[in-house]
Amino acid sequence: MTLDVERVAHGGIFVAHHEGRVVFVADAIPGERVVARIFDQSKDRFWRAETIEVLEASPDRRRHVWAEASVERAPEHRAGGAEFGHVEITRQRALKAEVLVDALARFGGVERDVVVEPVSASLAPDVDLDAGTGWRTRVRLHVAADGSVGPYAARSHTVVPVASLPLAVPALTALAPLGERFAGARAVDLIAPSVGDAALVVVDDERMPRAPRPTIVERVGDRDFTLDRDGFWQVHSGAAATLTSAVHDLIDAEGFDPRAANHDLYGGVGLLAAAVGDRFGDAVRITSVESDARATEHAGANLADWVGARAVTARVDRYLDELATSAGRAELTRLADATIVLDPPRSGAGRAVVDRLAELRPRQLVYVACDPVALARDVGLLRAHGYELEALRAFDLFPNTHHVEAVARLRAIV
Ligand SMILES: C[S@@+](CC[C@H](N)C(=O)[O-])C[C@H]1O[C@@H](n2cnc3c(N)ncnc32)[C@H](O)[C@@H]1O
Repeated sequence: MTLDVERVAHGGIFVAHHEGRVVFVADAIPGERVVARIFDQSKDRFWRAETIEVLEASPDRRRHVWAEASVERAPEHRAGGAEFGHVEITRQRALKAEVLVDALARFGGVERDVVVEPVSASLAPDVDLDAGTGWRTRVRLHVAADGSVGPYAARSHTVVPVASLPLAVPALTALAPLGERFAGARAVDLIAPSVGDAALVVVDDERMPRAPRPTIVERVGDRDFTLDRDGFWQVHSGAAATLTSAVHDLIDAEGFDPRAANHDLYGGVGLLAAAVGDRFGDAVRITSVESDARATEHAGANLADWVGARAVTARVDRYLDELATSAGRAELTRLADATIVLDPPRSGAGRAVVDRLAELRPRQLVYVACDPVALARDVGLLRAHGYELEALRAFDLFPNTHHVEAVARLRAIV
């Protein structure tokens, strides 16, 4: 069917209408007229479609940065993971800003403009800023039944053979075994830490114990972080430094008390706790809370510079429950004076964590979010508890994809 594409929606897709029904269409740009193929009619309220041909192109359409993901290919053979690669980079950022603004209004009840900022060239020297390529330090290639490797096609688990990985950093494009066969394996992981050589890891069966687990080092500014090679780390080569400086920038220094019960929730190996420590000095008291025991172990060592830093293995919801029931009066006061950084997974912190946090009433929250809707929902919940969204920045940590990272500061007002 022919569709007139109206606006961007959450998830890297675009809104059009057909005979009064919403159609979410991929690989388009608002303002375009496209021929699309419906691939999902299972819902009454909306259908899902993929662009087959562009009849009237947006001035912001460009040749896709990844030939194998281009609209010229049949949708089932288009590589996934670069769903904005056909859009000029400044328009990509504008689309991401629209999604964030819209989510904040609809789910957070907040009217606010936001600019999605590119990662500074000085923090990611290998990145081509216009193309948005050369930034991915982690790539997973999947293995097909015949042993060939590649990304999954968009919206499916079909492995697509590719000749290049333009989003990856040069060390990974050099290492990628794109024409090789890995019969019997599940996946091939490519990892390029900022210190030392890139690694290729054949993933056989994740249920098998993999001891001893190799570690790597990531450097941010002049600080080193040790972590498991397969542990969580920010994917864009400039992301860790960008988020460190955003946390420095967004914490309100006047409201920061180094002796309060400051926290880095969902702390990983301590990146953002270290950002707080570096900003406010040796005397900072901060606790990193992380559910993965190996990551916590590394966080403990990575934060050893600060005598007041601790790393705890716990689920954040349970940790806060325990704190709310066991903290004495002095500790509750230190919590009320605290700055709490939180960087939850894509699903966000959620109601249980937000309710507990609001009860403990820390003075300021710095919320790092990789999903605009989850952030907006949590902002809405926090506003209902008397927190105000005071400051917000957003960063293009995933160029050529629809993903965007936001950092928000909220303050307890009543
Ligand atoms: C987005 S990462 C952030 C890590 C860290 N801030 C960084 O930038 O490197 C989220 C982290 O939360 C952890 N996590 C996920 N669910 C959790 C939970 N319920 N409680 C505690 N940690 C959790 C994950 O293991 C992961 O390390």
